Amino acid sequence: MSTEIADKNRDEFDIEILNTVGKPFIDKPEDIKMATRDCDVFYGDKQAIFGVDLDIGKNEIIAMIGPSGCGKSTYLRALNRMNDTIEICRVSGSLTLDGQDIYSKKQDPVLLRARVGMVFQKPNPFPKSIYDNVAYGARLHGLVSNKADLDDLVEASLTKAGLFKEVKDNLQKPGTGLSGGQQQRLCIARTIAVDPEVILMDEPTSALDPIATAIIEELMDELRHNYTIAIVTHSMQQAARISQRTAYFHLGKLVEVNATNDVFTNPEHQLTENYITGRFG
Ligand SMILES: Nc1ncnc2c1ncn2[C@@H]1O[C@H](COP(=O)(O)OP(=O)(O)OP(=O)(O)O)[C@@H](O)[C@H]1O
Repeated sequence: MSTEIADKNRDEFDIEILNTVGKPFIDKPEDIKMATRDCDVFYGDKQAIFGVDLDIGKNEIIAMIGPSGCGKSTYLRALNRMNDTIEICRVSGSLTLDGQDIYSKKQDPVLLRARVGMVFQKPNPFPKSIYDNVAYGARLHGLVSNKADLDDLVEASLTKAGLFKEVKDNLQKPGTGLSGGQQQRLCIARTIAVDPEVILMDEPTSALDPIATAIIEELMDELRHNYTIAIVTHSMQQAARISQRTAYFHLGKLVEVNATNDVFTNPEHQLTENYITGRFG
């Protein structure tokens, strides 16, 4: 980013008073899966997310884009309390799943993460067999009572993740022996196996080659019919290909939320336009 453009943006937009433009809210309450209101996230004294108001719809893929460090991952992790694992991190505001407060004292974070699963940037299979990777969550949560049901669940999850055909004869081999793209699909199968309602994806294809990326993108399009997906991506092309809505973040603020096509062809906020036209970020 040139200093000239940085200064221009600073003059034009007082980030302190920036209000979200576009359509962060969903009209029909019954179409809302998750919602945040006035969501702030702090790391110690440093505020990383400022007052984010956003609805995430059922069966939609919403993409979160923005320059490095703008808080996309921090916001995503707030949605399944992954930030709880960071000691200095504090989340405030209202964050709900099906209208229920996910930060309520009554909410068990482990059970929440089964309902709101997460796929990370780097595929992270456990050092276990392919079978045991997928079976892990089901065993942990006692989802099946016998081996035959577990076998069925493992097969169904691998099938939904588009991996079963490739691994069906090697289920006892280590998950870590698969290719990067296969490992990421294994992680998706592991997430699906506990029957989540929402899948959070934090740059799930950034470590993959274009072919593996295309396979995961196709898979996401299929998964959308059964799950709600929120994805952080650095690739604007990817956001444009796979998502129905796009949220643009800048310096911890949610600047714009609109239908993906509108964000990329007719952005409402100048900051969004600057980003998508490559003027900064
Ligand atoms: N564990 C942490 N401890 C302290 N500060 C953190 C931590 N994680 C993130 N931050 C800070 O919070 C801000 C937002 O970071 P975050 O990783 O959410 O941004 P991002 O938009 O996802 O960035 P990137 O695109 O580079 O992954 C940054 O200033 C970052 O330095």
